[in-house]
Amino acid sequence: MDALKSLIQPLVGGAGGSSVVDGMKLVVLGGTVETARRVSSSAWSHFVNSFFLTAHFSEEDYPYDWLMLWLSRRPEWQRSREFETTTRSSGIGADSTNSFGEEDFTDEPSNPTARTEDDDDIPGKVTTRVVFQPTFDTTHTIYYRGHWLRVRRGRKTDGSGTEMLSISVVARSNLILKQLVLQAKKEYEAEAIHRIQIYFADSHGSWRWTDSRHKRPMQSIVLNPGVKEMLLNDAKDFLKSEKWYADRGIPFRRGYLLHGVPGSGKSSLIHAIAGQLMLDIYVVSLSASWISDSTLTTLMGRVPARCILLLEDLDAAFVRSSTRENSNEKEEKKEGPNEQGQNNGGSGIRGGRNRRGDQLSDVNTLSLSGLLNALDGVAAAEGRLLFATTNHLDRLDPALSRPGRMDVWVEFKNASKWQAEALFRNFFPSTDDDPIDDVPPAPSTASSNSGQGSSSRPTSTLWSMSPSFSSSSVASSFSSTPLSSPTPSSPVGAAAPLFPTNADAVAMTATPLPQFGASNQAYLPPPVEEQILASQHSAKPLDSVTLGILAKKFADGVPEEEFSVAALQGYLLRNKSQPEAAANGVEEWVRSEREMRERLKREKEEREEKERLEREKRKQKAAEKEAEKKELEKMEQELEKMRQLLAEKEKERKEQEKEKDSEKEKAEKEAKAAAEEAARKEEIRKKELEVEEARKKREQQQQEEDEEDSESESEDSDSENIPVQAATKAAWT
Ligand SMILES: Nc1ncnc2c1ncn2[C@@H]1O[C@H](COP(=O)(O)OP(=O)(O)OP(=O)(O)O)[C@@H](O)[C@H]1O
Repeated sequence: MDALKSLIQPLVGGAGGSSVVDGMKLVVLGGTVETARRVSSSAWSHFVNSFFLTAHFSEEDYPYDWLMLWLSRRPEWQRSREFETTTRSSGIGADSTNSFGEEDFTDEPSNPTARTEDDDDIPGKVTTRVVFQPTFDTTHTIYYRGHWLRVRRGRKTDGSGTEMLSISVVARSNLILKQLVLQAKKEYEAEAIHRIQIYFADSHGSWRWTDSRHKRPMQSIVLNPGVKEMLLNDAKDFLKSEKWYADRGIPFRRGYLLHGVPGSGKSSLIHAIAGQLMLDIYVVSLSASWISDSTLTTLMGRVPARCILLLEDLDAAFVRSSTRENSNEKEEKKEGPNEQGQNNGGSGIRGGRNRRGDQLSDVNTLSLSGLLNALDGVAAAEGRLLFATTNHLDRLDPALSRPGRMDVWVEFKNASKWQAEALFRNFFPSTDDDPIDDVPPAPSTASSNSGQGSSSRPTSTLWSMSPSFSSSSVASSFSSTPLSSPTPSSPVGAAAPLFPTNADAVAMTATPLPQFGASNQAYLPPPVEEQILASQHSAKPLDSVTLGILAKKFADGVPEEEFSVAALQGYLLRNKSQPEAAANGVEEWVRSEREMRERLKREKEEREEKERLEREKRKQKAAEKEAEKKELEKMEQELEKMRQLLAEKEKERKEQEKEKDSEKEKAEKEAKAAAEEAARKEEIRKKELEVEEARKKREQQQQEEDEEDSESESEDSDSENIPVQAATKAAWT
C-alpha cells in the first residue's frame, strides 16, 4: 500500500502534481483559443460572405466557356504563383496576349526573317499555344472595374464531377457580375465569329468539346439552286419562332433529314449552316458501342438550347431494321440457320450491331423506342436544330423520319452538270474576284423554292436535287489516288512518289529537294512527270471568259449524276494547278473511272458470288449437320424407348421373382408347418401308442393282477383287494 502511494504521490502532489495541472491548464487554454479562432473565423467568413454576391457557372452551360476565355486573358496570371495551363482552347484565345508558344522564345526575336523561313519550310505547321487558366480548388483574386473578384474553380458535389466556376464580388447589386458575363460573352463571340465549336458525346453521357473549326462559307457548297437557301431560311425562321411554337403548344424543335449518296455534301452543308447561324455542333454517333437508351436520353437533356444536334449516318444504327415491326425479317431470310441463331431478334439498333458484332460490344442497349424518346421525349432539349444524315433512307423506320421528328427532307444526288460547272468555277481562281463569289447566282426559283420550307409552320418538305440515283463515289475517290510506278529512268534510289488523295495533304514545294544523283553531269535528268507538276503549285488566276469556257468544257465531260461531288473534287485536286488539263482530261478520267468501277463491280460480283457459294456450302453443311443431329436424336429416342421397355421388363421380372420367392417361402412354410404337424401327429401317435401300450400293459397287468387277485380271493378275503385297485388307478393318472 505504501509502495502504491509513493508511486502516485509524484503525479498528484508536490512539484510533479503542479506540472500536470499546468499542462491541463495549457490544454484548456489552447482548446479555448482554437475554438475562439474557429468561431471568429467562421463568423468573419459568414460576415464577409453576407456582403459578397456569388455567381456559379457550370461547364454544361455557355457562360462557363465565356468566362474561362475571359479569365485566361487576365494579366493577373503574369504575377500569379499558381495557375493551370491548357492548349485545349487553342482555337479560341490562342492568340491572346496572355498565352505563349515556341515562337515567343526564339533565339532571335528581333529577326523576323528567321521565323518566316522556318514557316515557309513547313507550311501549315501547327503552332500550339498554351493559355493560362485558374487552378482547381484555389481562390484567385482578380481586379475588375473597381471591384475585387474572388474566382474559384471546382467541381459539383452531386457526384457528376461537372466543373463549376464561382465568382464572388463585394457589391450591393449584381450589376458588376452582369457586366462581367456580358463582356466575357462579347469577347468570346468576337473570337468565335470565324469558328464553330464541335462537341462529341462521351460514354458518360456528357458533351466533350472536341474541335474548333473555321466556318465553311455557304458559297463553297455547290448544290442545285435553292436548296441551301431553303434550308438556311427554314432554320433561321425556326430559331425566330419560339413564341409561335409556344402559342400553338408545338414542341420547339425542328428536324432535318439529309439523305443520299456519299460524298454529296451533306456534312459540309451542315457545317456551313452552323457557321452561318453561329451555332455549335453536337455530334452523336449512334453506332458507338457504349450508346444506350439512358445515355442518349441524358445527352439529349444536356444539349444547349440553341445548337445543331447532328446524328451522323443514322442508317448505321439500323442496318438490320427496316421497320419497327418486321425489323429482322429481311436479314433473317438472307442468313443461314447458324447466323439466325446468333441474333437476338429484337428490333432496333442492337440487332444491327450484332451483325457487325465482331468489333462492337454487346453492352449496347439502344433501342428504336429509346432513340425516339430521346429525340422528342419530355427530357429532350427545345430550340435545337436536329440534323440527321443517312446514305440509305430505305433503312430508316418511318417512325423516325416522320414530320415532327424530321420536318424537312433533302435528297442529295450525284453531281449534275450544273454542279460540275459551279464546282470548277469555285475551284479555280479568277482574275475578276474571289473564286468563292464566282458561284453562279441561284436562279429566281431559289426564292420560290425556299418559300416551301421556310414557313414558320412545321411542314414536311421533300426536296429532290435530281431524279436519278447513281452509284457511290467510293470507286471514283479510290481511283483518284494515282500511284506512279518507278520508271527505269527514275534516279537510282528515288522512291516512287505517292500522291495523297486529299490536296490538304499535298504540301510539295516547287524547289526540288537535294537528292541522290542531283550532281550528275553526264546524263540529263528525266523530265518531271505531269502529275508531279500538277501537284506542285496552285493555278494562276484565269480571266472569267477562259474560266467560263473551261468550266463548261469540264461540265460537258462530266456525265449527268454519275459521279459524286466529292469524286469530282478529288479529280480537280489532282489538277489543281492545271485548269486546262482538268477540263481537257475529264473525259479520259470519266473513262478510267468507269473502267475502274466496272472492274470493282466485277470484283465485287465475284466476291459476292464466292461468298454466296460459301454461304450455301455452309448452309448445306449446317443442314446436313442438322439432319445428322435429328437422326441421332431419333436414335437416342428409340434407344431411350428400348431402355424404358427393358427397364419395365426387368421390373416385371423382378416382381415375378418376388412373387415366386414369396410362393416358395409360403410352400416352404406350409411344408414346414405340415412337417411340424406331421411330427406333432407322429409324436401324438407315438404317445397314443405308448399310452395304448401302457394301457394294454396295465390292462394286462391288471388282468394278471385280477387273475392273481381272483386266485388270491379264493385264497384271501375280499377286503385285501381294495388297495391294489386304488394303486392301479393312481398309476394310470
Ligand atoms: N455539294 C458539294 N459542294 C461542295 N463540296 C462538296 C459537295 N459535296 C461534297 N463535297 C466535298 O466532298 C467532300 C465530302 O463531302 P461531305 O462529307 O459533305 O459528303 P457527305 O454527303 O456528308 O458524305 P457521307 O455521306 O459519306 O458522309 C468534302 O470535302 C466536300 O468539300
